[in-house]
Amino acid sequence: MALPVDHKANIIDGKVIAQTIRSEIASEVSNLVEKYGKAPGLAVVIVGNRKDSQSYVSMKRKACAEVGFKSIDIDLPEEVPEAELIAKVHELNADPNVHGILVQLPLPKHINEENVLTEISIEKDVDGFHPLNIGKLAMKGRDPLFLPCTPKGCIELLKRSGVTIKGKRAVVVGRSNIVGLPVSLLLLKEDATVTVVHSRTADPQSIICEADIVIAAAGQAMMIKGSWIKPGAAVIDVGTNAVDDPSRKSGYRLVGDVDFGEACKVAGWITPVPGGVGPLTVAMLLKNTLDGAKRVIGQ
Ligand SMILES: Nc1nc2c(c(=O)[nH]1)N[C@@H](CN(C=O)c1ccc(C(=O)N[C@@H](CCC(=O)O)C(=O)O)cc1)CN2
Repeated sequence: MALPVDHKANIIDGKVIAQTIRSEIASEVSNLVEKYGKAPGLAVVIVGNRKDSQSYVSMKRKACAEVGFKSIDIDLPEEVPEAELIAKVHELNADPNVHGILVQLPLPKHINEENVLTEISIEKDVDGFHPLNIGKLAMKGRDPLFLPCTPKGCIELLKRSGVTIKGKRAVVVGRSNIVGLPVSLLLLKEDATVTVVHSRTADPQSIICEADIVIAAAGQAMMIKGSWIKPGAAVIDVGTNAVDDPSRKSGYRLVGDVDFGEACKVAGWITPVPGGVGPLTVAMLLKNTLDGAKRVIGQ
């Protein structure tokens, strides 16, 4: 497909889409409260003082307040033993005011993440990381109770931007448990033809350049060049990489896995970083919690 020389991709504004979703959730919450006198409750658990995790957790707690959820804040010290964290998860599993449990990742090195995530009740696994939920995602004809937030956000961005997924060629770059793997399974469920490219793939460019939909989740700043993108493709950039920028007060700025400036001249749709997928991660967490609460409240 030949593009006009002044072609510019449609920028998918994640902030605006997330805000629309948050308003939809807020209005459902106020209906729930009016009808049953009960609001959804989300337990937000953080271990240690990682700056990035603290900032994500504070976004999540603020978002809860904004839509009318009760957030149950659990802050544990870096050195908390794994058994103590698991005991806390069991306590939250048993609490009827808690409809969703989120344990912020990554956890400190001495804690085995899988041991903790497996202990979250699947009915409250609003992050969708429980092996049973992921297993159902991988099975044809089975639906997990919850989908992982970032992958679900990628699909939501495509759908709300009018991008057709069914029958399209999708290439996912990266195979992490949080994004690459689950988003490839979700795209399959949406009837795309899916290829996963990863660090051991020879010549990723030759595969990416055939994609109608690219989901970039490799964690490598600007690795995907404009010349790798098929004209008119939809590009969802999940990368959040800090690069040095002495012109900024912070000394850095965030960039995606895609060279945005170049890709804009070729793609049909593209998400910016920041302001693309990130805000959807939080919006999808709220949506999962609302769905979990609706299964329980009023029954
Ligand atoms: N338990 C979980 N842990 C982690 C998850 C997750 O889904 N569940 N995902 C990531 C981090 N994350 C949420 O936890 C997250 C990442 C980024 C954003 C976001 O809105 N980013 C902004 C930029 C923010 C900035 O300026 O620093 C954007 O892209 O516009 C929200 C949530 C790992 N851990």
